[in-house]
Amino acid sequence: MSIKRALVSVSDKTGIVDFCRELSQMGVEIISTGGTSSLLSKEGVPVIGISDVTGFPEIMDGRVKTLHPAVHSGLLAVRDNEEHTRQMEELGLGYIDLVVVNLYPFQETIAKPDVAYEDAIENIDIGGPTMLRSAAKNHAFVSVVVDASDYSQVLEEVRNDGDTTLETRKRLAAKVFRHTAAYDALISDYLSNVNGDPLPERLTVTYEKLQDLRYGENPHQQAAFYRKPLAAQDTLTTAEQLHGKELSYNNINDANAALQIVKEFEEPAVVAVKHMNPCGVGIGASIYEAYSKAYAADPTSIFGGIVAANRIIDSDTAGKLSEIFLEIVLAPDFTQEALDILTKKKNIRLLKTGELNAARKRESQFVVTSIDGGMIVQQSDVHSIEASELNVVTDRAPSEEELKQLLFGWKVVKHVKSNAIVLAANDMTVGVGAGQMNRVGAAKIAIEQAGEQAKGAILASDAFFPMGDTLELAAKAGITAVIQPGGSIKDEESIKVANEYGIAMVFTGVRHFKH
Ligand SMILES: NC(=O)c1ncn([C@@H]2O[C@H](COP(=O)(O)O)[C@@H](O)[C@H]2O)c1NC=O
Repeated sequence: MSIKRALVSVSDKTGIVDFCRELSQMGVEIISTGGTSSLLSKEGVPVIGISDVTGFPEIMDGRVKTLHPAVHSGLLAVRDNEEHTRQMEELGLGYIDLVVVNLYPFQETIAKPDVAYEDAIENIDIGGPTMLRSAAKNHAFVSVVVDASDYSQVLEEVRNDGDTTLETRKRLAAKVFRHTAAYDALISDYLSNVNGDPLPERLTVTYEKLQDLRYGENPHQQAAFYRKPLAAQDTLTTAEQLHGKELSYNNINDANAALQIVKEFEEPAVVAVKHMNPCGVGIGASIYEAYSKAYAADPTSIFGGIVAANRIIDSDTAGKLSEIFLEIVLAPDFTQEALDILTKKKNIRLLKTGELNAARKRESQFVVTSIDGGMIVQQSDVHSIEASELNVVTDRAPSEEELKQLLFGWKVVKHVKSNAIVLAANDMTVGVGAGQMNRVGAAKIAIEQAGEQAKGAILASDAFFPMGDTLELAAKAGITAVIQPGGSIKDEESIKVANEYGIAMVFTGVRHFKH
């Protein structure tokens, strides 16, 4: 077989003129629709209008142009089926051997901040996917191209053999069904959200591959990195790597965790993460001060860690960052001097996120956790609390300084694996107890890590105290103020201990479990 007739109808016209010109020079007849056909004619590529094939005008603003038996029989006819060929002849229909179609830009349309519903609907392509599907189904005979990056391979094969190979057609067909499935997933997601039904009876999600990863959490696990089609601009999926080796699976997980925490803060803040938990968080008047605190919080654990900052890294901060081994530094940007300092280190990875939007933290999105045989979906935990929403439950109310530290600790503990306890003082964490099976165990770890710094520190707990023992331990370590959700049947036990020791305790009424 050889390709004799092609149908070309593309919204994204990148590369289409050169592709069609070469096909035409090889003797392929080009049929095309409105805008595509105008462009090809203008560029001097011989083209037959679709209406000449269908005998029907393009109508309804292009809603109906290729949706015609003359097109679909030409695409779907099984070439070695006598009945099909007889019908083609009887009805005077012609075969179409190659389809080149890319669809109305639905994704680009709904990505616009104030997209009108009507505009979104108008950008749902109907004729395009229909041709793609017909051609892809009949890949035994028909070639189908949905992606401009495949033009060169198709040209090469046609140049060599007059047709693509079956292997290529199979690959192109599979790509088409992935493409149309993703296209429809995006439409259904958009409409479900517009209808206020973000968790419908059938969830169709689509992701595009950013890169293959060398391996997963461990070297024997295969892995890849995917992005949502409409990912926000200040996420790891949109960050630009300025220096260093390729990111690993664990790097991506940790860097994502660091980014989520640092986005909690409006003021200059730095977060150091190890194995998904913050080991040091600091805020300050400058990013240098914030990093100095995040470092001092736990100089042992930060080694080999992931550091995220919410301000541009300057040369002073870069100098201090370069004193130890760090896997990754993420920041909105780096000054040239900072880059000169940090890029001297071969093993550090530098990621530029662009401006971090602290306000975005309030926009909840759905997050997915895989379980064996399925997945669970929930809104992301974007809750944040104001001082006025806190309920003072002890005789003593927190001082202004304690209140500041309590709110700081609460922002951090939200991101620590449960059971989580965070101790904070002077705008930095001084102890983090993460992922323990009992709350008092988490408190013990945090207090032990803080050492002398526990005296005068505040304590934040991601969930209520089931009994008074944690408060007892905190009081003995010199903690002066506590923030926790409240709601235990034994709250009174904790309040009593707090009052005995003059501790100020506030309830948030909100829990921040994280698993
Ligand atoms: N309705 C139809 O019959 C139809 N046939 C092709 N299209 C789309 O029209 C676009 C190309 O249009 P033009 O060649 O006029 O620029 C392509 O994205 C193609 O997928 C159609 N439009 C949408 O449904």
